[in-house]
Amino acid sequence: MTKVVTLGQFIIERQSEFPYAKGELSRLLRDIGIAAKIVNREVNKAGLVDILGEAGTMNVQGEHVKKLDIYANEQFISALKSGGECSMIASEENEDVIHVNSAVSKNAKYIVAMDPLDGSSNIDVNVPIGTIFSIYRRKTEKGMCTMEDVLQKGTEQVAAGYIIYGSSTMLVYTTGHGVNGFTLDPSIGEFCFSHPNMKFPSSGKIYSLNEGNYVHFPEGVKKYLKYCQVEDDETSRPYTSRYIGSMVADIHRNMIKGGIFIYPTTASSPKGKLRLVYECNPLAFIVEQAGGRATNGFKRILDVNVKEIHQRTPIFIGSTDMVEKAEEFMRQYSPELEEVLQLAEV
Ligand SMILES: O=P(O)(O)OC[C@H]1O[C@](O)(COP(=O)(O)O)[C@@H](O)[C@@H]1O
Ligand SMILES: [Mg+2]
Ligand SMILES: [Mg+2]
Repeated sequence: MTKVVTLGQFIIERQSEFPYAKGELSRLLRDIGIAAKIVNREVNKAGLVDILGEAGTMNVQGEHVKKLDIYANEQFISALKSGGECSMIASEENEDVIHVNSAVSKNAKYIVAMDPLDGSSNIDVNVPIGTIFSIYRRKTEKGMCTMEDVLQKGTEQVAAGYIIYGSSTMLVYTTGHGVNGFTLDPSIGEFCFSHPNMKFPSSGKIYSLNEGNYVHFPEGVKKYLKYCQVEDDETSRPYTSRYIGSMVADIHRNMIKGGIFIYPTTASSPKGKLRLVYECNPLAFIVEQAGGRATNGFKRILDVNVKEIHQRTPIFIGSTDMVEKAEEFMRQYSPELEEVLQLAEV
């Protein structure tokens, strides 16, 4: 009989990997796991409870917020506040950072940035959605955190992960020592170790991007797309197009099968659509830890300067060979964009 290892047990077993191992990061990951289970419970019965549809408000991104966006945001914030290991939270759904000033938390060592519900356009249609989180160690010693604590480069992350609410619910995370996946066993209510040491295949046959934006893509992306669609047995092209429209789900699939996910700049999103701090940096950390690659078409995502919490960036992420190929096309056909992106960081 295979030994069941729960997320909690695994975290404790691996605690010595953390540079400052005193249990704080373990407890923080535990708190995130608890909130994920609560959100999963509502997602699984979404049609039966009043959690589908729009909440009637707009968020700082100018998007119509879904009821489940708000529910997930509240659950993660309350778990992080009551857990005592987090002193500041940045969330997609909150314009400003949240200072956790409770007696137990105000000197807590960790900052959490999160996308409480990823793939909001898929909530009402029963298509996989997710949660993304990124963890930093605070730079300021004590007392109230400052923006300096949350505006750290992706290279400074001490941990990152995502939860995917799909046919099964999984939590996948890294602390900079490889990537491991856990599947929720509803019968015991535990995330159980199921995907050890996940590796991103260095090449693949899947490309994922919203081709509906084709006319607004940079020339480099248009050319790369044509490259993917040309017949060539030697490189097993044409590749297959797969696009779920939930970043977590598209990247999770590609991590298992090999592939590339691209969300470039477009006319409506000249700096890209996806957010650096709580979408691109955590997924880039995970993908790099699994042996993949993540850039903005020119530069490593994790090296991009962070100026504000809702900063956007284009992203090319996945199998190393495919991302490098796409970068070749960007340098050849859209070189002007490199400077535009560099200026956006200044
Ligand atoms: O509908 P589009 O423009 O293809 O965008 C889809 C992308 O937007 C997102 O839904 C943005 O994330 P949120 O749902 O958290 O706002 C990504 O998950 C997804 O990859
Ligand atoms: Mg998102
Ligand atoms: Mg979201």
